[in-house]
Amino acid sequence: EKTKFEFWYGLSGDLGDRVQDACKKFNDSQSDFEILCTSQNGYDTTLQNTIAAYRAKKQPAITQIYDAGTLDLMLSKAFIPAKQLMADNGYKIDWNNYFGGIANYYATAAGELQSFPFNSSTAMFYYNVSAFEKAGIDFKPDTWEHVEEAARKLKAAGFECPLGFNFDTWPLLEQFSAIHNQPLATKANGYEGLDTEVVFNKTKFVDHVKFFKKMQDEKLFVVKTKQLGMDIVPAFTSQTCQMIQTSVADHGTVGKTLPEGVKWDVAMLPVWKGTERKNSLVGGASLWVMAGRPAAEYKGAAAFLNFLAQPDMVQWWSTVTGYIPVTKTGFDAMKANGFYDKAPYKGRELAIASLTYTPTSENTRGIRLGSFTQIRKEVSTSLEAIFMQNADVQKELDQAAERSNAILRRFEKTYAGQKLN
Ligand SMILES: O=P(O)(O)OC[C@H](O)CO
Repeated sequence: EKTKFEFWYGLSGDLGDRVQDACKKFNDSQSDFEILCTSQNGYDTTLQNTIAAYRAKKQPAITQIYDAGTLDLMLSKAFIPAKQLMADNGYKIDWNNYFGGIANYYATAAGELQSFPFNSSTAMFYYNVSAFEKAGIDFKPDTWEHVEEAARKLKAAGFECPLGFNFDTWPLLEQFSAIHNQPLATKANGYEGLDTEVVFNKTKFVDHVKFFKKMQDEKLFVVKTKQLGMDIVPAFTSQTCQMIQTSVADHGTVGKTLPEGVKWDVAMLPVWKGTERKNSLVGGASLWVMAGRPAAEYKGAAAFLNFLAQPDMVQWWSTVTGYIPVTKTGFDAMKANGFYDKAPYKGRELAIASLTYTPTSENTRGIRLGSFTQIRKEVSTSLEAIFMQNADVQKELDQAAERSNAILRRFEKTYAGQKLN
């Protein structure tokens, strides 16, 4: 009889289907285990459901937790560290095979990986090259000055939504801050202490939001959200909007969905002219093995995680999604195959170039804030007030910062005395 175990994941839509494919591949590859994979329809609900299930002793063996939930999981102690799981189950893993920048995000200060890197990403700037040509734009959207100029030309050429944006803080606030070398919070974005405070209301981010607001007032940048009927990725693939900032993870979906013959490309996120660009942040999610399951399930979990880390699986997963390969052997295999030489895959190498643009620093290592899901919500609520109700930018961001700091203080209290790493 096969040992069954559960895997909960947050991806949905096309990317969710690809997770199901990965599960099927594993189940077909062996006859000892059966992985049961269930989408929780969103990264934030996966985090919530996992924690609730753990309390009720109904947790899955493996769960997919996004970047923003990393510290919550780390401090919960509700998991089995990656290295321990593999050693306990007889697997020899070359931990150095994971890209350093990615692995560090999920490791303790001593470098011990807590979870398994799986779907790593960064944000990219997508643009419709055919529309650029029609509008007579002969430069790349590499700076925000160029993006503004491109937006004006697109508008003049009759395009209704030169740039579509939503209230996702990940590209707008988090990635923007990193590449512009701005802190999001004190104490190295939380890495150096739970007594961290957000500072996004005092950095270049404030002027950046003001710029977005001005562009929105001139109808050059247009809000596109699910609530309003269409989020930014469908807005781009339906050619409603000609520029968006979103995850490289959407690269596969965009390529499949845009009609044939439409030229498109990606660039690194733009910076303001004169900025010394820094590396962007690792996004996406990692796989955590939850504590408290029967030993037999851990054998299956280890087998599955080992299966995913094989170069051919890394290559397959990266190809069909857009996520960057998380291991050096996976990346080398793709390069050797000439994967990145072909359009539109050429653009995907830019994601790696963006992530490794400079060595990481306090402002670019990552974000290590507790309850970061709620903090993101506070910021998006303030962005919604700014862009939908014309609220004052500085005032809204100040209030969002105040509410975020209250969340951080509660988190600090919950984990008082616990070492961060
Ligand atoms: O869309 P993804 O999977 O690349 O994730 C983006 C962010 O990191 C989510 O927090």
